[in-house]
Amino acid sequence: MNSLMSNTASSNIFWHNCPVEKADRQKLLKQKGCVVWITGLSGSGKSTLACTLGRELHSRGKLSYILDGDNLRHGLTKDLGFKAEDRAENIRRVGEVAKLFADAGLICIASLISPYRKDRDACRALLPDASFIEVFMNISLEICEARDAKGLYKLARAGKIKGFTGIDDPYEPPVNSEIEIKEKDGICPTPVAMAGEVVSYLEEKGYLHD
Ligand SMILES: Nc1ncnc2c1ncn2[C@@H]1O[C@H](COP(=O)(O)OS(=O)(=O)O)[C@@H](OP(=O)(O)O)[C@H]1O
Ligand SMILES: Nc1ncnc2c1ncn2[C@@H]1O[C@H](COP(=O)(O)OP(=O)(O)O)[C@@H](O)[C@H]1O
Repeated sequence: MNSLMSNTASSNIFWHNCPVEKADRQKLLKQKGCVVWITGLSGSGKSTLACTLGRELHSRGKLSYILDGDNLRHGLTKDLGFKAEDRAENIRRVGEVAKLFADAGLICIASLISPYRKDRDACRALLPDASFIEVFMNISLEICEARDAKGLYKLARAGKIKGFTGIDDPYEPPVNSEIEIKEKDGICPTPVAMAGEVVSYLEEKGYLHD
């Protein structure tokens, strides 16, 4: 049955149901669709965790897909900059795409700074049950800045990039993340250890089985 949709900018649009549903796809893939949302400062290790986790899941025969903020800004979100409303629209769009991947039955790994709590919580609200798993990269600005893999902190400190997260733009840490990756005495867990923590969580919550 098709139903009339409301609450969008367009009117007279209908939702079409299809006979193959999420549960059928999950059975086929022998896993449960979910979103692993990795948030943290630039240089905190989001992409490193996303890639290591993706590889680990692949080696276990689990289908995942990475949505990386930096990469998506070359296409899906290339019209957006870094002011608060652009970041909000960036997170909204990626949240909607992540929701589709989860509905397809995949383990969708989203890796974006996503500095605003409200924007991340709006993505959480898009997902059913507890299938939005927030991973907070709680790595100090000092470590991120010392890494400065892309030289962006240096440019931000020199005033050549304005509104850089952590320097002259805010980052609101999660208050209730499902997973927190923390440094200990200035030492970060290895990429494999970080990915292991997420895999254990997914295993424990039943996402790696149908
Ligand atoms: N002003 C400013 N602030 C923060 N980051 C900046 C900025 N300008 C460019 N970059 C580069 O953009 C990457 C972050 O993109 P995101 O889409 O993840 O950002 S956000 O979630 O919309 O805040 C970020 O990548 P990561 O280092 O992987 O986080 C930077 O390479
Ligand atoms: N757990 C880690 N231990 C040591 N170095 C790391 C770790 N995670 C990331 N790095 C290094 O830090 C830099 C930034 O990592 P990256 O994954 O690109 O961060 P982000 O995506 O958050 O900007 C890279 O040079 C990466 O090799």
